[in-house]
Amino acid sequence: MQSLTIRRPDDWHLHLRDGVMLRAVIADTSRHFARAIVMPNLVPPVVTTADARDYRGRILDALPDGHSFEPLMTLYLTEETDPDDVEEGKRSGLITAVKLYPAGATTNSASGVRNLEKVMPVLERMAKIGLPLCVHGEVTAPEVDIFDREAVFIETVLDPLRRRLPELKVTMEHVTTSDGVDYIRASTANLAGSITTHHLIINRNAILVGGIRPHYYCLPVAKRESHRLALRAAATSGDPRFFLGTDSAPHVDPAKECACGCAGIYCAPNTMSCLAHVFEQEGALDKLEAFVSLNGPAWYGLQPNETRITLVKRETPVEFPKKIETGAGSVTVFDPMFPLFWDVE
Ligand SMILES: NC(=O)N[C@@H](CC(=O)O)C(=O)O
Ligand SMILES: [Zn+2]
Ligand SMILES: [Zn+2]
Repeated sequence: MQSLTIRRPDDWHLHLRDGVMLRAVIADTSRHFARAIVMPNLVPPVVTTADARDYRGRILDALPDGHSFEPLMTLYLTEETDPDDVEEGKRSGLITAVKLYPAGATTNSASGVRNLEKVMPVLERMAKIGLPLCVHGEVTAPEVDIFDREAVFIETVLDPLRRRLPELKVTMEHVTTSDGVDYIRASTANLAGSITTHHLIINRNAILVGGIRPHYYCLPVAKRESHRLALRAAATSGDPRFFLGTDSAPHVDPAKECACGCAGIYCAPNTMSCLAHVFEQEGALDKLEAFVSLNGPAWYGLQPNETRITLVKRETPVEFPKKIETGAGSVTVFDPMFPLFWDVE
């Protein structure tokens, strides 16, 4: 039997939600992952250091007995964010990054940034104190095609911002295009990117061919095949600027299976199995540890985990539940559309 032992992975982009949903989903991450950057797009969002401290407490309360897991907290950047509060969050060790959502770009982004000029004092402070900015890199202008939103964001928002403030560390989250991969590869400093599990597996056909499939709809939306291949090449290259951010984003089924379904794919339960499959297909199992366990901590200035996990390749497919039950309703688990043989021991 084939097996692979690697340092315990971390998830550098995760939605844990709150309340009954938090309690239902957290174990699917803490079972395999030691740490995760927790997204602040709750309703209302996690805006201040005090909000993040409270939310961290609720996450730790929800953790099953025997699981050790460290939530790395983020602040939701708004046009009212106070640079002093951000600095205090970083100094106290509570805050790992600040998250920029362009207003209207994705789920719960209504309180996001409309005018970047208004948040420049916060960004300047972050550059000074070495606190990374995580960005949902899509423009929202209605005239921009949804499949071009990432490329246009790079050209019209991200690149000008990085030229203006080159000392700011920026994580381009959930990169979905070859434009994003190329932009990161061309950078010389202070830029890295996370890649989700599902964007390595699906292209936009998964959402639209043979019927509309809401469980493959997320933002940024999956792109054409050439982009998926570029993401695979980046993830499996060992390049330290690319690491895993699952963007596991649970929504109850009725909120996705309707006339205006929410964006988000719940991939936490089978992420490690999916990734081992992808890396094996690419002949790059030896690069899996860099992608899931080494590159992320190096970028965020943390030590890699000391403990390890072992992946084993079974003779027969590993079964994952199709849905999980939560106190708020069922949540469909990401279906990679191929059998999974890799399992975490
Ligand atoms: N990725 C998604 O499609 N949805 C995320 C928000 C996000 O990460 O953009 C969510 O919170 O549901
Ligand atoms: Zn996002
Ligand atoms: Zn997300």
